[in-house]
This record gives sequence, structure tokens and C-alpha cells, in this order.
Amino acid sequence: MNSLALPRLALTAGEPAGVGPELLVRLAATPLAANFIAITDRGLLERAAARCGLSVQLIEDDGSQDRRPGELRIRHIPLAVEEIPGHPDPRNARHVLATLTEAADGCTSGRYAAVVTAPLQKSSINDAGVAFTGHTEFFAGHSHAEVVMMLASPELRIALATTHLPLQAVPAAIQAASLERTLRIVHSELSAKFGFAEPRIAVLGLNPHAGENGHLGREEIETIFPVMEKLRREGMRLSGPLPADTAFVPAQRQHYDAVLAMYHDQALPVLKSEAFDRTVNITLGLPFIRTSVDHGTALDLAGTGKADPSSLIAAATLALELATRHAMLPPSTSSAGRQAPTSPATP
Ligand SMILES: NC(=O)c1ccc[n+]([C@@H]2O[C@H](COP(=O)([O-])OP(=O)(O)OC[C@H]3O[C@@H](n4cnc5c(N)ncnc54)[C@H](O)[C@@H]3O)[C@@H](O)[C@H]2O)c1
Ligand SMILES: N[C@H](C(=O)O)[C@H](O)COP(=O)(O)O
Repeated sequence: MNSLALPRLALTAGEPAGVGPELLVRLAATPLAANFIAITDRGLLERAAARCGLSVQLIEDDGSQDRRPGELRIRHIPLAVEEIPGHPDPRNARHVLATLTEAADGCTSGRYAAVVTAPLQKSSINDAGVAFTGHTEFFAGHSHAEVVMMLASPELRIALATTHLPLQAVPAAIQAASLERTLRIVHSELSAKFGFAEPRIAVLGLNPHAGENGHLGREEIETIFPVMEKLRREGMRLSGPLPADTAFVPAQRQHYDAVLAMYHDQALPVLKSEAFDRTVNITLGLPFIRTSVDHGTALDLAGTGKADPSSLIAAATLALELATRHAMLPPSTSSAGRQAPTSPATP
């Protein structure tokens, strides 16, 4: 049987009782030219494969780059208790966190070329007594990096100025210094990862109708606009602050390459309603490549084998593209500004 030297992509299964394990097995069955290393519990994957009616040969990862057809490498991290699909058990929270730590450390040390994460149940980790808001914040903290969450379909890229916050905490979190850093990260990563030589970024307002000249809120005038003006003077191509309700109409879309939204639910529903199966979550600003699905644990589908793997396949495809391009760069060369595909790949 032939073996191939391929980029080593770490896969985390996320919430054991969610659809993640089943999606990992389905991803491993695709012909994507990557060497997948599933960081999870061996028995969990075997049971997920059985539920999907798939057979997969799990072999302990030995660090090599070879992949033989039908094989899936595994870095076994044991569950605390066997999963019951649809019913997260906080006793498995430490297992989930251990898989993320192994993935992050492995990417940093070069054991993995990238990590692709399946969805986890944030509430279950909190129920275990660990304050946790998401992968994005976990990897940022673990890497001591300032990051930005972006969700991207082939047609639309949306970055977020704030991530997993209660809505009432959002206005106070929109600060000039952090907004400026966020825009700089988005700008540089649109060049480095998406190939835009001079990215055009539309910035949304926070308030209805972008504050209506200060009559419906003053964050646009006092915080958002001054930051944009500063960065415009440096040459950044920024439009806005735009009213969020009309920023996504076709006439507007042709004027930008990405949108910076002020908070999670301001813009993600647009992407998730029009491209749920094609959208990828990517963490900008990390010292390694991390992509993910655009959906959650789908507890209502867990155990049925019916969950759609499209978003995970898109996430792995993008991670593979970015890892392959990164591997082709000379060690001292930054990837910023190099030409790359103008949109995330789709399976
Ligand atoms: N990357 C991640 O780790 C991630 C992303 C989003 C949400 N979450 C978490 O997931 C949990 C559940 O979130 P939720 O219920 O709001 O959203 P969800 O995405 O899990 O489910 C919303 C709806 O979409 C459907 N759905 C989701 N994924 C699907 C798939 N692959 N195929 C077919 N249908 C699918 C579900 O069945 C459900 O009807 C929460 O704890 C949330 O924080 C995690
Ligand atoms: N905000 C993401 C979404 O709505 O799809 C999701 O909650 C996952 O975030 P992390 O990648 O930070 O876990």
C-alpha cells in the first residue's frame, strides 16, 4: 500500500456527547490530502464510527507524516466517563480542555501543522467549575496572543470586535485601543491568509442606524470613527461606521472584502443563515493556524450519524491550504502580503 507525506493536521473532537466525534470520522473518510491526527479518546471515535456506519482503522500517532488509505492517527486522551450522545457530562470537561492543550502545544512545537476544532459545549466546561467562553479565548490565553474571531464563507468574511460577552457588557468593551488593535490584526491577516494586497474593511456601527448622528448613541462618534480616521491616515481602506441592518445588501457587499462587526449576534446570523454548510471559523492573530466549524454541538442530532460534516470539511480544507502555503515559505519570511486564494476553500 502506498503512503504519502502530508501536512499533519490535529483534529479535536470537542464535546464528546455532541456531533464532533461523528464529524471527525466523516472528515477522515474524505480524500483530503492531509495526515489527520485525532486528539481524543479512542473508544469515543470507534463508537462514533459505528453510529455513522463507517469503519476506520485507528493507529497510535508516531509523529510520522505518512498516511495510508483508511487510516486515522490518534493521540489518545481518555474520557473521564463514557459519553451519552446528546447529554454532555461536565466530568468530561477536563478531557476536552486536555485535547485543546495538546493541540495548541503540538502546533507551537511543530508536531502539527494546524489544528481544526470540532464544536464543544461551553456550558458543560463552566458547569465543571472552569471559567470558559470559547476556543478562541482559550487559544489566545494559552498562546499569550491578541486574536480576532473571523467567520468566513466563500462570499463573506466577518470579524468580530467582541466575542463571547453578555450583550450588556458590549458597549464598555468597545474601546479605542482594542478596536485599533483588532483592525490592525484583521487588516494584516486579510493580506497574509486571504491574499488581499490592500484589504477593504467595512466597519459596522454599534447602534441602530450607526447612531443616527449621535441621536441613537454616541459610540460611533466618540470611539469608532476616530479610530477609523487614524488608520485611514495610515492608508487603511476602511468604510463606515455602517448601519448593520443594511451593510449586507448586495450593493454594499461589492465595496468591501471583510466586515468588522461590533458583537457576535450583530452579523453572524447573516453568515449562518446564508452559508451554514460553507462557513469556517478562523482565529486571526494566533502563532499557529486554527480553523473550526461554524456550528455548535447539535445535541439534538448527536448519536444519529446525520450531522452534516460540510463545515468541518471546509475548515480542514482551509487549514490544509494555509499550512501548505506556510510550509512553502522560507523560515524567515512573513506570510503577510503574499498572494493567496481570495476566499476560504470549499470541499
Ligand atoms: N466551534 C464551537 O465550539 C461552537 C460553535 C458554535 C456553538 N458552539 C456551542 O454549541 C452549543 C450548542 O449551540 P447551539 O444550539 O446554539 O447551536 P448548534 O449549531 O449546535 O445548533 C443549532 C441548530 O443547527 C443544527 N445543526 C448544527 N450543526 C449541524 C450540522 N453539522 N448538521 C446539521 N445540523 C446542524 C442543530 O441540529 C440545531 O438545530 C453551545 O454550547 C454553543 O456555545 C460551539
Ligand atoms: N462564536 C462561534 C460561533 O458562533 O460559531 C462559536 O461560539 C465558537 O467559538 P470558538 O471557536 O471560540 O469556540
